[in-house]
Amino acid sequence: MNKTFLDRMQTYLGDEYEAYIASLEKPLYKGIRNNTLKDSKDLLEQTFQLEPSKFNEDGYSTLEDISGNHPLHKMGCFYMQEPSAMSVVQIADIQKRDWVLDMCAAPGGKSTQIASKLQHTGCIVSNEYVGKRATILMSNLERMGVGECIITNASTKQLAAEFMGIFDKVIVDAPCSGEGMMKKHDIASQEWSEANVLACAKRQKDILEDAYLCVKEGGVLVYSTCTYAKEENEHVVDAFLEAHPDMELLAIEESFGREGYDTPRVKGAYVKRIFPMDGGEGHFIAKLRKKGTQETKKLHLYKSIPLPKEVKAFLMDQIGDIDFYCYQRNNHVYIKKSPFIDLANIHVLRQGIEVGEIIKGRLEPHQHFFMAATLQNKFQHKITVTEEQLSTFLQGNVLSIPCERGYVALMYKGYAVGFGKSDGKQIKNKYPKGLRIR
Ligand SMILES: C[S@@+](CC[C@H](N)C(=O)[O-])C[C@H]1O[C@@H](n2cnc3c(N)ncnc32)[C@H](O)[C@@H]1O
Repeated sequence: MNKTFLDRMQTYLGDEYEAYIASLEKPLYKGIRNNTLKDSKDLLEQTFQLEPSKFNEDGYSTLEDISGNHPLHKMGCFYMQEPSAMSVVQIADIQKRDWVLDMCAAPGGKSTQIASKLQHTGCIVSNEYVGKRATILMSNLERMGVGECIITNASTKQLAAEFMGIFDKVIVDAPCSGEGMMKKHDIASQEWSEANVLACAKRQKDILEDAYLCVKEGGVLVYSTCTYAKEENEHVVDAFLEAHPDMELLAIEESFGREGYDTPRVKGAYVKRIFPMDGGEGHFIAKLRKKGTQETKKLHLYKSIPLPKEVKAFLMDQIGDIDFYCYQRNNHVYIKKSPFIDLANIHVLRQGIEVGEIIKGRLEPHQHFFMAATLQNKFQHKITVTEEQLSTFLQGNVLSIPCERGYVALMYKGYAVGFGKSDGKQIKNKYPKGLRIR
């Protein structure tokens, strides 16, 4: 195993070093988090062997190998998340109506958790810098039924220019050297290097500079990593506090985990560290508040367009509700209960619920519409399938079920999993190809 890495861990952990080494032989801690937007707590507890998580009130630890192909996962009833990773949003203490920026968001663990807390109020901007990962982020937010969300694929510099002084809460779950996620094999195979730790620390400091600008006066910045290196944790926060005396380090009032290490500007007792001996793979979290003033950029709203006639007819037929703000980009139509924000200068992947695409005067509905948590109780054309029919559907096959003609939501145990188009005798499968079980 990498000797330098292990020597550093020994210095950090002292008497507990042997316990850490023993943890490297054990499998990763596993957890799931209930999606409160879909209210599936009881169903999850009946279905899986779960222990309530100490890191988050909606989370559970489990020893089960739960598959991403499990129907409840496909329906967005839960998110699979390493237990200590659930602590970050818990510490951020998201309140309804908060405006929240999740700066480094893919694959979406924190964003879906933030959305769970906001309950369709306030605003969440969920950003991922790496394009391919941003697509995964969008897919996870869609599966979890999040609609009142802006998903961007931008650099942190672009975000700072667009959203100066806007947010109540900014979460920086920073790209890091990932020591908390390394098992014996990774440490042995030299994936770790001091040079990488320092390169990560430099990038983290740069990201925090941009994050700082996005926090409004009195707003909160939460910085987290899944690594143990002090250079990426306390030292990054120390340098940030030195550069920004108007930021105050807040004590974290949670009983899980343990305190961090003292530096000239960081009180170790104020930040949180989680080691495997504390029941999670490894996390560092610091919470800071902006005491000083902050210039605020004025956001402009899009003037809502009238619903295109195809969309209006579709919404009336499917949910009996046309009271939405509407936005159209190319032929794709999006709806929202709050106004759309004009973000012309950054790459927005999605804002609001994607209803579908208008093709030759017809609306081709989108999976997002049928997954959106706010619409689940409104579907007027739905069919409840058996476990066997669900399996057939998830594999992309036609369902031989007679029902009324037209688009129909496919429901299982009360939750939509997707949709199909019925000709009266059978339902043509509209489950997206990329999600199908092969
Ligand atoms: C620790 S992961 C985020 C995990 C996520 N918050 C979650 O809970 O699912 C860090 C993310 O930062 C992204 N990233 C990489 N380089 C970046 C940069 N220069 N600026 C911002 N984000 C970056 C990575 O692609 C990665 O998705």
